[in-house]
Amino acid sequence: MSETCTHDCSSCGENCPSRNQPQSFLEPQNALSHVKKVIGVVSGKGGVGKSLVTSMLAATMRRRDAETAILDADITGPSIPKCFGLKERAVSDENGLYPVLTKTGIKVMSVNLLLEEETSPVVWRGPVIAGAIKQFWTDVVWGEVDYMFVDMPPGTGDAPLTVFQSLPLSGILIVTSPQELVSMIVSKAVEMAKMMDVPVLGLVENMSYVQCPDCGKQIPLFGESHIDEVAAKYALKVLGRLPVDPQLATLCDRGAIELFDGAYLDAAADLIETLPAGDA
Ligand SMILES: Nc1ncnc2c1ncn2[C@@H]1O[C@H](COP(=O)(O)OP(=O)(O)OP(=O)(O)O)[C@@H](O)[C@H]1O
Repeated sequence: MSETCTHDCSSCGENCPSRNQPQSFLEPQNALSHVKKVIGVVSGKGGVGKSLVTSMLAATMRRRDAETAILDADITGPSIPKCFGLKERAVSDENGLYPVLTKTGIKVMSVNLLLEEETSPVVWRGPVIAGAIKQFWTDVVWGEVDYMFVDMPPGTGDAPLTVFQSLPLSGILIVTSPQELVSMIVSKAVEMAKMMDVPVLGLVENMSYVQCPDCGKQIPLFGESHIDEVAAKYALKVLGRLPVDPQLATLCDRGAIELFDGAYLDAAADLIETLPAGDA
């Protein structure tokens, strides 16, 4: 016998559809957007290079001629516009808010593209931050996008939860660095992704080593990496290792990250290409 949900869980029966079907919090995208794959880039804490990896991944997909976008969900610490040297403000019309294009044509939306002064702090409470993240998905006219990378807020709090619940993530990449408590950080991210039913695509280790400019030897600046053991423990792939490279920091500072040299993230890009397109 079918029953109508009264939304009073204390009185309704076992067969109530709300009890049988988990509630979806997915938000609809803008009517003028067609985003095929959404990849979250997460880290356990700030400063490990999550934004750098997000920017380099997007640049890698763009070099492969894909329509690429970055949704900067790190509302209180937005660094994406700076890495790409974006200075202009985003504009809007009756259809919604338009992303700003980088030099090679990556579409970017970030809170820093909306502030009058990019140095102004964003002092917002959790629900306002969550609202901004959702609006970057629902109100932005993304158009045709093959790959959208979401620079996730660090950790497992309210803001990353909003991304997991509201956006149709195809998978997440976990960025770590050797000086962190890698096992614990990966374990938390893996558990969170499992709870939210989102696949973990693999790990990227940033600041893995320094390469000697004379002999090419790789020196583990922060001690021996444990990324392979951790990856094996959670049956994950290591999809990239980035050196500490002053050139990368300089490119970020100059807003020219699209010019980076090297194929550090090709394995991650290859895997992302094989993901099925979502029904977003
Ligand atoms: N492999 C690297 N080599 C040189 N500089 C790096 C490297 N990785 C990151 N950096 C520099 O470290 C700083 C922090 O990086 P980034 O902003 O990507 O970190 P994050 O994890 O996104 O931090 P937050 O969450 O606080 O924004 C930046 O100035 C960046 O240029």
